[in-house]
Amino acid sequence: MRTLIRGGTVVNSGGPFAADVLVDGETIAAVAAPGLFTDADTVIDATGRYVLPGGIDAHTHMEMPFGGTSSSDTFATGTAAAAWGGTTTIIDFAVQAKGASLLATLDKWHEKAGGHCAVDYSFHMIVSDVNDTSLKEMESCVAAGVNSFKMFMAYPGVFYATDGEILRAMTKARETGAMVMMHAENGIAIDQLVAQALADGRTDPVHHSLTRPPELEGEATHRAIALAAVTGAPLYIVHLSSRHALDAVTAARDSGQNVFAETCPQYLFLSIEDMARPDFEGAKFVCSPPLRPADHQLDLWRGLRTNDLSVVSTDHCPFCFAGQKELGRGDFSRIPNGMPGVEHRMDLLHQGVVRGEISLSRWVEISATTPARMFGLYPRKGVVAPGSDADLVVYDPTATQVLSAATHHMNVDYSAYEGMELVGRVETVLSRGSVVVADGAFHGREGHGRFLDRDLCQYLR
Ligand SMILES: NC(=O)NCCC(=O)O
Ligand SMILES: [Zn+2]
Ligand SMILES: [Zn+2]
Repeated sequence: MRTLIRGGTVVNSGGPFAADVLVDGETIAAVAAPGLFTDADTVIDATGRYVLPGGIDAHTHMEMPFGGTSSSDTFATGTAAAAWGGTTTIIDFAVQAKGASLLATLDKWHEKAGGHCAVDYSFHMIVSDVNDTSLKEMESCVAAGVNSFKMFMAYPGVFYATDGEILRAMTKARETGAMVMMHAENGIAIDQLVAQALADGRTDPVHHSLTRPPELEGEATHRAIALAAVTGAPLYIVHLSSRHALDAVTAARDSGQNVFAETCPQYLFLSIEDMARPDFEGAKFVCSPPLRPADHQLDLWRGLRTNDLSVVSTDHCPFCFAGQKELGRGDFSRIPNGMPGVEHRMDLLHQGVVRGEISLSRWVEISATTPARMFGLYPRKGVVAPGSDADLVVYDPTATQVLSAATHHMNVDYSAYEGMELVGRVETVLSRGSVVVADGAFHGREGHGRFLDRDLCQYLR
């Protein structure tokens, strides 16, 4: 089965160029001068459109147990929503419970996701119990293609790891070539601020942000970087939200340390003002790290331009307003942490192109190419090139759309971007050569997505 995508502008991280793309089966057979190929079973007209490598969202949480409930997208619904938004690979997190083995955890996540995903997927591992067994098991995880381990400096009593535990895990990561991903917030200090706020009767959602000040993200980021320097381990800071944390990452990178960071669309487009919305609506925006005053956004866009922020992932972790976010009425600390977003990452970042914050090629780089390289998927993913998987997005840069819960495909009863008008729209999506979205309809299949056994980070070779 040969598909020809004709007449478009291919956008890779190296820049845009006019080319036709020939797909044969699951892979890209050729990227050639316009008009060179005429023979194919199907032709997709991409005139006036971009042809992009499928997006890679390196940070999602489908059906994740958290805060006494579970995130509302399953692997089936969440990966279908990802496809709608031009994301053809997700990397989700297997979550080690205290006392559980890493390998049993990995098996459990394979059971949850296997046969259900509409697009390709892989896993990182959350290490919440550092002990001799789990440290040894990190080696087996790496051998099984799961070579990135998330740790938490936040959430004491749940996922939190002490500096000593982090040091031990980083040492193992350095030995195995694995990457430590860090949730960098000072959870011990935050818990005190939360207790004080609740004791004072400050219970509204906005206090979630006020009790997690950016200084405590900056401090934890700096500490994580120091631990990584001492152990020689590479470090990837997840969901970076503030200039305080960005300054620490920038200084480390300027000194030559292998420190990388991602931010998320919510930190680029939303702010603490949203958390202060009346009638408990602010609960919709509760995530950690929290939304910041809007002036941090300019620094984050700058970080994306300078490559101090290398990746944009969503941290998609949806909880319905009804019945889930509402668990925290009268006590913001009980609001499940997380926001929906897997469907809108490519479109939201395209607004950065429209506004002149980032270039067209940088858009592709931060949303597909760098995540592929960072997490050992390149050049299978993240580039429009012969031999790569035919994960392709035909993107109309001039169409407009309005985001809304009434029209999105994520399994959650609100949109964090309700009413936001966007320029640009995903038109057609191919996952390994199969059309999964076209003509405003979903043509994908639960179970089409395959598990991706990943190489080590390709920035460290
Ligand atoms: N970010 C968030 O609030 N929820 C998901 C879990 C995490 O990434 O820390
Ligand atoms: Zn986190
Ligand atoms: Zn997360």
